[in-house]
Amino acid sequence: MKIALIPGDGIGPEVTYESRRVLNAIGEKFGHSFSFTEVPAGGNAIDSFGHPLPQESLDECKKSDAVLLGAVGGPKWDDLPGELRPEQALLGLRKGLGVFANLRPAVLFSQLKGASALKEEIIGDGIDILVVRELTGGIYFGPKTLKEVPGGYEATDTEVYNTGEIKRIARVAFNAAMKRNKRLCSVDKANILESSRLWRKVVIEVAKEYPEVELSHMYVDNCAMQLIRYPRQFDVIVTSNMFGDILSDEASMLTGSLGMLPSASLGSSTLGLYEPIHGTAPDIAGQNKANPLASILSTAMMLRYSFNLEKEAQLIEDAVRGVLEDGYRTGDIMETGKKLVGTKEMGDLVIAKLG
Ligand SMILES: NC(=O)c1ccc[n+]([C@@H]2O[C@H](COP(=O)([O-])OP(=O)(O)OC[C@H]3O[C@@H](n4cnc5c(N)ncnc54)[C@H](O)[C@@H]3O)[C@@H](O)[C@H]2O)c1
Ligand SMILES: CC(C)[C@H](C(=O)O)[C@@H](O)C(=O)O
Ligand SMILES: [Mg+2]
Repeated sequence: MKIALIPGDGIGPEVTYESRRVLNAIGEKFGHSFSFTEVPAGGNAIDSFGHPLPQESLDECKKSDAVLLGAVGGPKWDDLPGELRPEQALLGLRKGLGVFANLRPAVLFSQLKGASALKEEIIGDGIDILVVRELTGGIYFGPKTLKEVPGGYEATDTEVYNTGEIKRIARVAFNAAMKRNKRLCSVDKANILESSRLWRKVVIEVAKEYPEVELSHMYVDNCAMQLIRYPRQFDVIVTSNMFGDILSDEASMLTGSLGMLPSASLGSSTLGLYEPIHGTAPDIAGQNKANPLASILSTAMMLRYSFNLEKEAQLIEDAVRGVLEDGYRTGDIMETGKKLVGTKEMGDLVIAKLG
């Protein structure tokens, strides 16, 4: 199995290093051979090649069975023009690989109840929400303008969705709901946005194919509030690119930390892009402080969705649970009485738990 590895910038290389070790350990244990090709993308690619996503990098990813990405970006490249920023690498990859469905599971490990931003009585017996974020459309990819006007400049970004794009992401979400608790909440801003009104109409249409799924609709501002007030009401959330970006960062804090949330970006083939939802964390980069669990849990998603290795995926998730059960924590999920470890040590502990 051929994996394109994009370490990226900031803490990206630190967390993907641990993930690669975890995959190698799984490979050894089960007799799978994972080969890794390091691919430059992001700020480091700008420095070396003058472009955030050199064509060769995209080609190498397309030739692979899966892509594992750390994170890209950082203050060093913040003043570059939009199309040359490191983040463009991500957009280029997502679009180039056609991975339109981004699964972001916000699952609270019971061992981390105390690290959640919510009170115990709100958490109840746990949080398990799947955010299905549309990833290759919407305002991220719609036409943009920047022009001089009297008194300064005027800039626009455009939210664009068509029926086909909404249908295919809705189906991913309904199918996911069918395998879970059969409840789907579609989040939009249909009281204001024309694109959201189309979104809602199409989702209602697709719902006819899934009579067993209970469909609800919620405005995004209310959803941001409901995630904190009563998160257990949610099973699967489906939403646009921009709303999904924001709501998933919010949902991560219910699980203890942004450093805990993995993601899988899928399209119509088994080639997927796997990455933590967090960024390059410039404030802690290079200090062995980053939580590698979001990246490690992304490898479990890779095994599940691209390689159909469910047992191996579960072993990784169980190993993470086991390490948390033993009381080990990186700084972002640290609580009194627990044992503080760094990125590398956390990687070692997970590998040891794999047995
Ligand atoms: N997928 C990606 O590549 C991606 C995602 C988000 C942001 N970014 C980029 O990352 C840069 C920094 O962005 P930001 O600061 O807004 O978001 P960020 O996610 O990098 O960090 C936000 C906060 O969360 C903390 N954090 C994030 N991941 C952590 C981890 N694994 N362990 C412990 N703490 C962690 C950081 O220390 C920081 O305090 C920007 O250039 C941004 O564009 C990239
Ligand atoms: C860095 C940025 C392009 C990216 C996004 O907005 O999709 C990030 O925030 C994410 O959540 O993966
Ligand atoms: Mg984000």
